[in-house]
Amino acid sequence: MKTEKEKMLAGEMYNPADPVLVKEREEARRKVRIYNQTLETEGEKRTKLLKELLGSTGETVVMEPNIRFDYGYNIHVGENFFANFDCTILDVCEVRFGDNCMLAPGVQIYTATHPLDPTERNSGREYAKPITFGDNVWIGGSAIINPGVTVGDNVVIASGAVVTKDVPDNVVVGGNPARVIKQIEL
Ligand SMILES: CC(=O)SCCNC(=O)CCNC(=O)[C@H](O)C(C)(C)COP(=O)(O)OP(=O)(O)OC[C@H]1O[C@@H](n2cnc3c(N)ncnc32)[C@H](O)[C@@H]1OP(=O)(O)O
Repeated sequence: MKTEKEKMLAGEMYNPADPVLVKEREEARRKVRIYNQTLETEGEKRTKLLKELLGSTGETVVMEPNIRFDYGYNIHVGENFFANFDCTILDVCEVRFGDNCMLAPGVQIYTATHPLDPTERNSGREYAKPITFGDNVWIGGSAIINPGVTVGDNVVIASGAVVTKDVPDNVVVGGNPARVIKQIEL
């Protein structure tokens, strides 16, 4: 029989009150708190802590505090990753970034979701859907990326966008719900 963690990672309904998962979220919060208390002069310490927290990184990974994650280990970032202040990643399922991705302040990436049916939702069980970004993606300030979205290469997500559907390569998307604003000619 699958554990609650295995169900969670597979995108199936699972119980977030499972003791293993509660402990892992506590551990992530502890590490995130320590990270958020680092000084602006402690670049090396920040890199070391991020490499411990995240599932995988390239050599260069910079995130301005404050950061917020659920587990951390479900986040995989490619080479040359930068996130500006106050980004939140609810990594109940995997969140993958390619190389050269950049997040503006206040970006929110949510793999987590809940049943629409209130009886099911009130049971406390929930589920999540993975989110994937290609290479060379720039996400503008306060954009929200919804569960299950796949974003292509060379994409710009405008500030304040709510991305509810997959985004193809080489486009700027914006608005709520996000739509293609323009093509990027390469
Ligand atoms: C690490 C860091 O990133 S820190 C920096 C933080 N900065 C930001 O987050 C800024 C993000 N920038 C944006 O959102 C910009 O608007 C961009 C990059 C998406 C687009 O810029 P441009 O290519 O110059 O687009 P331009 O201003 O010509 O607008 C094109 C169309 O998109 C619309 N548009 C532009 N921005 C947005 C937006 N955020 N949401 C919705 N629509 C938008 C414009 O109104 C315009 O519409 P129209 O053709 O009907 O007139």
